[in-house]
Amino acid sequence: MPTIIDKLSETLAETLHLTSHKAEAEPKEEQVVEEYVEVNGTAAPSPAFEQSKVTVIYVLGGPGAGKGTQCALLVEDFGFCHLSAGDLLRAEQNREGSEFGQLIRSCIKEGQIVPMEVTLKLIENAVRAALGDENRKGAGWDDGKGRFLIDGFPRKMDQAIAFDAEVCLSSMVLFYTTTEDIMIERILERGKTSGREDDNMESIKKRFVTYRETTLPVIDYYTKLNKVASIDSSPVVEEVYAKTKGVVEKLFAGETVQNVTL
Ligand SMILES: Nc1ncnc2c1ncn2[C@@H]1O[C@H](COP(=O)(O)OP(=O)(O)OP(=O)(O)O)[C@@H](O)[C@H]1O
Ligand SMILES: O=c1ccn([C@@H]2O[C@H](COP(=O)(O)O)[C@@H](O)[C@H]2O)c(=O)[nH]1
Repeated sequence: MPTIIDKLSETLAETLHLTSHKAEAEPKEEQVVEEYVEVNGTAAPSPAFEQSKVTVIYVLGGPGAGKGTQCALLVEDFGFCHLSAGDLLRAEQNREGSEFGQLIRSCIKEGQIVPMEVTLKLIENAVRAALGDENRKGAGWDDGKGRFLIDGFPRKMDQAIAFDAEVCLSSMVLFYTTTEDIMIERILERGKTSGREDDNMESIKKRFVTYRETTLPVIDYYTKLNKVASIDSSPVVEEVYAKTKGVVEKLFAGETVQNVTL
């Protein structure tokens, strides 16, 4: 019997023009499979994209920590496709006819997490579109391969487990850390021109609560999986980027990913 989530996913598939296309099964990390079974009570499916072809790096950190800024630099050096979950949600919010527009707007303003089915499908669609884009060429994009920075996601455990199991097993997490005072200062400065409805003190406070209560457990989870590079993002952009670049170079050089604090 189909669950509510199945029905919602079906609706989403139509709404977001998603066609189901699952890749051949490939070995997945045992922990991911175990977590999936525990949460869903069903066997983990095959992910839509194989980790051997598609490199996924999650980019996490508090609001305004500097994730997007570092992603833009990584795109230039490594040819990543940068997918910001927040940007995808804002685009969906503004898409004419979207049935999720109101829900997304209110979640963003309140600093809440949009139900994961919505975000997961938006990201999966964007990954599929990038992989099918013939104009994307260069290192890491031949022969059905691709490399992605998923910025600001997963922010909640259900997203982490579902994305790793159903979409693509992530390779590592870039985790940017700094103080709340610095994050507030950066967001308020950005808010002068960003036009974002959540770049104000009231929303910031709510975003911090969600970050502490809901997103930090995701970092703990990936730390247990030994996949997290924690980088202090307090210094100037160039200094933060030098560390970031070093970590990503190691990943592409085939070095085993391990927790590291820089
Ligand atoms: N290392 C840095 N030093 C000073 N300012 C920075 C630094 N990194 C980013 N900024 C500035 O801080 C603001 C927030 O940065 P950015 O948008 O990259 O953060 P973010 O983590 O992606 O934020 P959010 O999660 O809210 O989308 C931007 O205006 C950016 O220019
Ligand atoms: O996976 C996600 C990512 C983001 N959101 C919502 O969007 C805002 C803004 O995100 P930024 O990364 O800061 O652009 C965030 O506060 C959430 O409300 C989400 O629901 N799920």
